[in-house]
Amino acid sequence: MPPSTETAAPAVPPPAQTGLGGVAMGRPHDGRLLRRMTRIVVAAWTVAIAASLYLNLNPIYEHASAGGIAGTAAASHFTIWLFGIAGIALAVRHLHRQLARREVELSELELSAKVFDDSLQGIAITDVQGRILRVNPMFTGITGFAADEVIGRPIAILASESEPSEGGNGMWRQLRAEGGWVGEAWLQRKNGDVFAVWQSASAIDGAAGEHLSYIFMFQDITDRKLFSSRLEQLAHYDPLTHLPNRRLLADRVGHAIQRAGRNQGRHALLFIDLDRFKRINDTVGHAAGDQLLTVIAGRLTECVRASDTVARLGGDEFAVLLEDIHGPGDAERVAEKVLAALAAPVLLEDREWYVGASIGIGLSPKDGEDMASLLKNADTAMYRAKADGRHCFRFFNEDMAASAALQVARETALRLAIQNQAFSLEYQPQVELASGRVVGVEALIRWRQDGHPVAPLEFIPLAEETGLIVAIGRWVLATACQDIADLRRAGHGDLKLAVNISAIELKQLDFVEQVVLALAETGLPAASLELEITESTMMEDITRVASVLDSLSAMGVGAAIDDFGTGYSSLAYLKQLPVDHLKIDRSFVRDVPRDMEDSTIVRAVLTMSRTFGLKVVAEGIETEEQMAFLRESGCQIGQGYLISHPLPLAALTAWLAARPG
Ligand SMILES: Nc1nc2c(ncn2[C@@H]2O[C@H](COP(=O)(O)O[C@H]3[C@@H](O)[C@H](n4cnc5c(=O)[nH]c(N)nc54)O[C@@H]3COP(=O)(O)O)[C@@H](O)[C@H]2O)c(=O)[nH]1
Repeated sequence: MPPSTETAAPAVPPPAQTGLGGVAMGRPHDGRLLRRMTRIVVAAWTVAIAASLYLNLNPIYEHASAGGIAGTAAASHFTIWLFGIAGIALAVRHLHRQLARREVELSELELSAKVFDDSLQGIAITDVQGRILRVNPMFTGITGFAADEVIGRPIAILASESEPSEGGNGMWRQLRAEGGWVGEAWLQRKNGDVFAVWQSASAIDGAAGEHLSYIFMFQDITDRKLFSSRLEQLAHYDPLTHLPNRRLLADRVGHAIQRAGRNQGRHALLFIDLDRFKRINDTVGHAAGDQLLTVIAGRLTECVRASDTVARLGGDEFAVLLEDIHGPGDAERVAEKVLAALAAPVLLEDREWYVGASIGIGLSPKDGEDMASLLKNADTAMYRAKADGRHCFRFFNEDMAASAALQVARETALRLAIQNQAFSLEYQPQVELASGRVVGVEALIRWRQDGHPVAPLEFIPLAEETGLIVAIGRWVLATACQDIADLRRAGHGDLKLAVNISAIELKQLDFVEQVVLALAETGLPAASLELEITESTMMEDITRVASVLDSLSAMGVGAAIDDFGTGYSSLAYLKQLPVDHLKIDRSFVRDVPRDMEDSTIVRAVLTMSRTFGLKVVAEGIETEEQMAFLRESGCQIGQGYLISHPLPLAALTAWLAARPG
């Protein structure tokens, strides 16, 4: 819209010639045309009568008549009359054509006026100084200004004070130089509301090409603009934290790398994964989890410069793009700042929660020259940070890439192993220390990859990470229940079975159902099955674990706390769970009775367990000394290489058969 500094100028004729607005409608030319036709008819007859009189009075006529040429004179007389009438006919025809042309012109004027009045666009006609001459009804509809409130005032009264327009003085320059301008502008309504328009301005030219006036036509596009900005927001920003999303981050990384190529610049991408977020989410619920993510987003933003990008990749994963850094030291400083910011507690539901984060750092161009490779490498480094104890940061290096590649190959092999049923089970006997009687066996999975055994401690964590543990666990449970049910039927009627269960398996909604199914299909009595759950799994979500174990306990299925002593949890806390056995971790058994401290711990655990009515299983017994110490200290059950290594089913059958009693 025009600036309000336009000065007065000579009056310009109103644009009636354009046929736009304000043109007096009706038939202004009809009377004039009739008068003109009458004048022509009167003139033609006057000429004819005058000619006739002239011929009758003329001496040539008389001479011709006397000379016998009266017939010729009469013919001339007739010819003159004929011409008079023909002249009149021609005049009438000409006037008729004129009338028809006028008719067409008038229809066009009417049409233009109708278009002006009914247009869905606001239209204002101004003089060359920008003073409003006419406006249409839609102008009033959009701006709120009635015609008499704006006529004679500069069109700049519509210009928005708060929103800069694309046009302004530039629009006037172009309009005057080229006779037209099209673009977006922000205008202001009479009530002060600012709105966006798509506007065209064009000049109306006089005969010599000079500008007589200008027409401004505009359309309110505020809703469309709001809609597209909402779409833009949805496409590029995370709806919860309002941080840029993965897509926008990719754009920014792309641009940064492009610029870096030209300027030899360096950038860093920090991949941030919150530690323990899931536990908080599961404990206090998703609404509180969302609140926590919003707090974290705010803290991350405070750790970086305005020119850097903090993005949420999804879930509890964030990324920070640091542009134009001087070297790895800059990234290190930001990572330390982030760790410090995230170490502070977050207050949720009147309780303080600690999250922490694991950070992987990728440097561009060294670790990737596009978003995909830079993010992948930062992600790999983040996993190393997690593996190294969490709440720390690691820079990506090529060794990590090699071990990540190995991990991928392992994962593929693990999937194939499930498909090809390449796992087997071994059973390690558990005996009553006082009597030496075999009370049960623990099922332990085995996997040979290309003929080489892979230790469970190597592939079980990978199976847990990838979720493959669910399928593997189902196979273990079904196979072990079948094997032990068969052994019981073959004469070892008292034999019990212990099966290791991962946290991921316990979280499956149909876990209880799967246990019931395995028992039903194999005929193993519920009371013969015991699930070994590690102390850390129990602590991870004690409410959920309690609910699952309660359901199973109601059917008679037992539970044991595995690796006890490694999770620093209180036995009193764990006793809230329906647990029957406690397995002292073999790291405590290894050095008894020589190590005083371990011996004291083992004795204390045994005393406490008695108080809570729990039976204790000591694992990893390798020597007679250890066995004697445990027996004397009151440990009821033992398991270890001294008694037997884990055995395949056939070997176990033979071992059981060879055992006295
Ligand atoms: N979710 C599942 N986890 C499983 C399953 N099978 C095994 N596992 C987990 O892997 C851990 C390691 O198992 P493994 O390598 O088989 O080791 C077991 C025994 O071989 C070993 N053991 C037994 N006696 C001794 C001993 O005297 N000395 C010694 N150095 N090691 C010994 O201990 C492991 C059994 O430990 P635990 O389960 O704590 O009783 C294993 O710990 C499971 O967590 C599976 O099917 N599902």
